[in-house]
Amino acid sequence: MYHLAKGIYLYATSKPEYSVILLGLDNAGKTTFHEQVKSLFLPSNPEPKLRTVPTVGQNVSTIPLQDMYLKLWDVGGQMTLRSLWQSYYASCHAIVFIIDSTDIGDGDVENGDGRLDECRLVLEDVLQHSDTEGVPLLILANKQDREDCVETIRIKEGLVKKVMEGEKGASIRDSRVLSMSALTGDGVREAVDWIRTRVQWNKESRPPVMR
Ligand SMILES: Nc1nc2c(ncn2[C@@H]2O[C@H](COP(=O)(O)OP(=O)(O)OP(=O)(O)O)[C@@H](O)[C@H]2O)c(=O)[nH]1
Ligand SMILES: [Mg+2]
Repeated sequence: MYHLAKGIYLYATSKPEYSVILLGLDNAGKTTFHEQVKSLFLPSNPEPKLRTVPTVGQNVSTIPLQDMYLKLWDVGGQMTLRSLWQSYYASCHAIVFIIDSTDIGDGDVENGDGRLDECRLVLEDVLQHSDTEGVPLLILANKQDREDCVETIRIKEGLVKKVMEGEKGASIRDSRVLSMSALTGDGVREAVDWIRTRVQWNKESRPPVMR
């Protein structure tokens, strides 16, 4: 009887937890985005710490939403740290790939200025890994508050579409490109909304952990 009651209690009080990994080149804005999500969704609404330092290791937080927990993994994007990313792939439910829209030339892979080629290669590498197959992918065109940014539509057409439709973007997955300014917070709520719905849609393939 005790076990039954405990089971019912746990069922009634637990929520699914989905893991989300934040990827992208160093300086893209992953930690700034993470800070804004915490500020918006943690019950204590902490002030976002917008003076970030390059991440070495990881920042982790559990964000309580109405019907789920999102566990965010904010990892370092420096070249030497990227080999660590793959250890998160098998257990993540969504990937957020953040792009610095001011550091990718004109946004078209045909031209490959700035860090665009580096960004393309890194994104292709993520998509090609067998452990990321079918995982929903949200691409955030960040730093849209800056005058020198490339427009989101250009990033979508010139980079993302070409990667997804190229031979290295092969597997079928849910994906979306959204505009953001992690610094001002514009687009952060929309990003979380997208993740929330997509991890639920994909839960047969990648079931959540109950907490
Ligand atoms: N103007 C502007 N600056 C931003 C924005 N997002 C981040 N930054 C700035 O970009 C720099 C890098 O931001 P981080 O969030 O630390 O970048 P990161 O992706 O976590 O970098 P790593 O930890 O090294 O991988 C900081 O100076 C941020 O203030 C944005 O939306 N607009
Ligand atoms: Mg960081």
